[in-house]
Amino acid sequence: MINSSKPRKNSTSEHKLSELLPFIRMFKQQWTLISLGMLLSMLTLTAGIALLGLSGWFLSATALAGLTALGIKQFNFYTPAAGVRFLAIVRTVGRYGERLVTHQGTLQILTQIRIWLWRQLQRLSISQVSKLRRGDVLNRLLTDIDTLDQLYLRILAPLMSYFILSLFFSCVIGFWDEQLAWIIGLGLLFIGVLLPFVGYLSAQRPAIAVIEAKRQYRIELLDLLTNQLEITMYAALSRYRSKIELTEQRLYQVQLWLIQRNALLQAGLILLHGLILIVALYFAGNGAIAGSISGPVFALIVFVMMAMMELLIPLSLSSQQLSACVLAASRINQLTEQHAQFEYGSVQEQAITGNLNILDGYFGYTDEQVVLKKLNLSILDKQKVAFVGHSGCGKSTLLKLLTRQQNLQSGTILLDGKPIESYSELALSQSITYVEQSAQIFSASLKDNLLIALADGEIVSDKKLISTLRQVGLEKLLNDDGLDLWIGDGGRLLSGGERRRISIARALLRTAPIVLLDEPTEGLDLNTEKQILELIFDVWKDKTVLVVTHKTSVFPFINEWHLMENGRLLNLTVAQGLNNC
Ligand SMILES: Nc1ncnc2c1ncn2[C@@H]1O[C@H](COP(=O)(O)OP(=O)(O)OP(=O)(O)O)[C@@H](O)[C@H]1O
Repeated sequence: MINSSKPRKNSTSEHKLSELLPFIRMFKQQWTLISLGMLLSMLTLTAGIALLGLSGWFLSATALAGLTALGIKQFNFYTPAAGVRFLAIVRTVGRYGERLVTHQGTLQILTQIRIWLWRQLQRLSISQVSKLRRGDVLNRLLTDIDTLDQLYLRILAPLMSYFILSLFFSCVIGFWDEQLAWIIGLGLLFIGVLLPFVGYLSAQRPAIAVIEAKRQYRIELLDLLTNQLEITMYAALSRYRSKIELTEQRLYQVQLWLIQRNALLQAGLILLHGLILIVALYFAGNGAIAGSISGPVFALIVFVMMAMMELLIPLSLSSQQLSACVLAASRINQLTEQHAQFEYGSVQEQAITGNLNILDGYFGYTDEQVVLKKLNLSILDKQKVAFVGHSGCGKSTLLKLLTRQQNLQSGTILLDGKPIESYSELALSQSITYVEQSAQIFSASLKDNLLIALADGEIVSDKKLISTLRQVGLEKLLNDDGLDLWIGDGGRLLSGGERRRISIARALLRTAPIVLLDEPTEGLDLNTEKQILELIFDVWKDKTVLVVTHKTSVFPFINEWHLMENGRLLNLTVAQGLNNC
């Protein structure tokens, strides 16, 4: 019955390499920068390896030439020396260019992933998003996406460079000795295949533990910062601090675990590489004895083999990053694979009248917790309707259904005679104004906090904004910086009553034919409450107004009372309505 789409479980066993595919596909859009980066990276590495190889050859050749007087005269020192200088310059310039290009490409990919994830989040309903913890969304948008930058920079690019360069250098060696080229080529291929695999498996648990510990740390820290007042009031600061310290220790331990695994992997790698080097030395030595390889070429091959380590060390680190990337990708995929709980319709025009009907409405947050059962309601245009009932009976839920923050599980809601599902998101928002129980204040100027209520492209003069603020009794906020006053985080703090009046001022700026008010005068003193009620019911005399309330002060303005009880609505007389407030 309940249609919430559950995210898949976050178990380690479910994290597969295939999680990375959607992100690898995104690289296509930056293929120019990525290909250029790869080319530059290979050029730099080739220059580095060739530099060492040529230096080895040069030193040996010079030493051999020095053995005879004729040799020293005939030996050409200039070309190899110029080659060494040239390769050193290529290596430096190439590294600079590669960093510039690959980082530019990676940053663009990350931006692309963030925009894509943001769009995916927008598809989800408010209730789906509100199930995610704030710290968790932040983690996915920041840390997880940042982790994915390793995928190209530290995994795919070095791995591809390694295979291409191994092939290239094996071919170069094959020029002198085919058998040796096969041995070296196969040895390097073996390491190239084995290393990412072993690295991935060996680091899987610690890398995932590091990400989880970081995630936990961020969530706990954010909880501490945002709920500091309550935590201090209840003298729970030391408890919270020790909890965070424990998480910190855990983070330290798992980071150590990961580093130890990496050290082991690198030791194994150096050992394996050394073994291949010894085998290569043996065969190259045989070649030198047989005369197929000259002494300097022997030195060149040994130096090239040693320089291949330059490719392997970053690869060992990156192979361990693979698990972190897979986990980050799977956490992002968990979000993006969630089906939107519902779609909006195609009706683009806002409702003209404020007629509302609910037929046999049924809704529960879970199968066990049914809030509305067979609810029927018919409200005519321009009526002023109050909903009363004990706390938790479902009054706010009814307003959430009318604004499609939730969807009925069965039954129909008609707005202006059309099913509410048929309206587009914009048309629905232009048809209904909703003042929720807790007013949200953005970290922005007073003006921006009011303008949020307007549709895109709608314009309201500053004069109108100022007069609206005056109407709700907030003129004193205009004293210092006028409409530019910064409110919310880092700005002027507002009292509960002021926040509520800001949300009413926003609602007054709107033209929608229906207004939903959830406890609109909560936190206001009797005088202000009276003034606000007189104001809003005067301004909205031609609109349909639905008020959820516990207050008798709304009595003079209401012409229909409904009591919510056991998931149903009962029509009340005025006297009964007052008794139930
Ligand atoms: N997002 C949610 N998920 C699960 N249960 C919820 C959710 N929102 C509300 N509830 C539960 O649904 C029931 C109805 O809540 P609702 O907020 O509609 O009550 P209310 O009548 O407006 O209460 P009050 O007068 O205290 O504001 C409550 O038991 C509440 O705990």
